[in-house]
Amino acid sequence: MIFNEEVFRRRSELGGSIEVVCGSMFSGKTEELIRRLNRARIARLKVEIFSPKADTRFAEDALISHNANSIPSTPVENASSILLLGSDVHVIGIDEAQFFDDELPDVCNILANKGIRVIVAGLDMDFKGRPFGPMPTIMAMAESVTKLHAVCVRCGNPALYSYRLVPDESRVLLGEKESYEPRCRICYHEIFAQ
Ligand SMILES: Nc1ncnc2c1ncn2[C@@H]1O[C@H](COP(=O)(O)OP(=O)(O)O)[C@@H](O)[C@H]1O
Ligand SMILES: Cc1cn([C@H]2C[C@H](O)[C@@H](COP(=O)(O)O)O2)c(=O)[nH]c1=O
Ligand SMILES: [Zn+2]
Repeated sequence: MIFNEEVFRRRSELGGSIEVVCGSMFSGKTEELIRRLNRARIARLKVEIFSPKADTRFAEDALISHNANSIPSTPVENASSILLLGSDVHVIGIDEAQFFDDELPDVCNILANKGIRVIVAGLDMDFKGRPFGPMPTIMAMAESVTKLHAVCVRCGNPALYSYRLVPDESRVLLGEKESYEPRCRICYHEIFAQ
């Protein structure tokens, strides 16, 4: 087969994929997303990064990890905006995906089917341990799912839950260490607590 430009174009059209990076708060999702996107940039690929406008904890125009690593990002109102803004790139990163609407899985699929590598980072579970927003659907559709763990602040074991420290029952409550701590299964359920 002659490996000409047309073949190359068709191969990249068919080469899209969905990767998910999930886990509890402080598990390193944003750092891992930044690492993958930086490598894509080093490979001279065109990269765009999106986050939900609702998440305004840090800067509006950057993803910033708990460890102060950062990368510029575009805040968007809803998932379909990603389709409009991200069609002409090789790699798309999406952070805090749990806050997006139910269109996000379809948006990821459309982009991946166009040949784009889509990397989605987000909380797999809310503070009650329930699957969070569009995350479980995207995980089911993805080529690869990486589940990260924080360190349980109570015992040092791998933590999969984000334990909420404040008495607020609403699902969405932005915050950090003042409001949440990562805990393992035993410490989350306080199984050995008196
Ligand atoms: N209990 C903890 N377990 C693991 N990392 C922690 C913990 N507390 C603070 N950190 C810091 O959080 C960083 C991960 O931050 P980040 O990538 O923003 O996580 P996430 O996006 O999953 O919330 C770690 O590299 C570490 O410096
Ligand atoms: C568990 C849980 C978390 N949140 C919020 C708290 C933070 O603002 C983000 C998660 O950020 P991170 O990058 O993963 O550390 O989500 C929430 O609103 N509801 C929850 O149940
Ligand atoms: Zn523990």
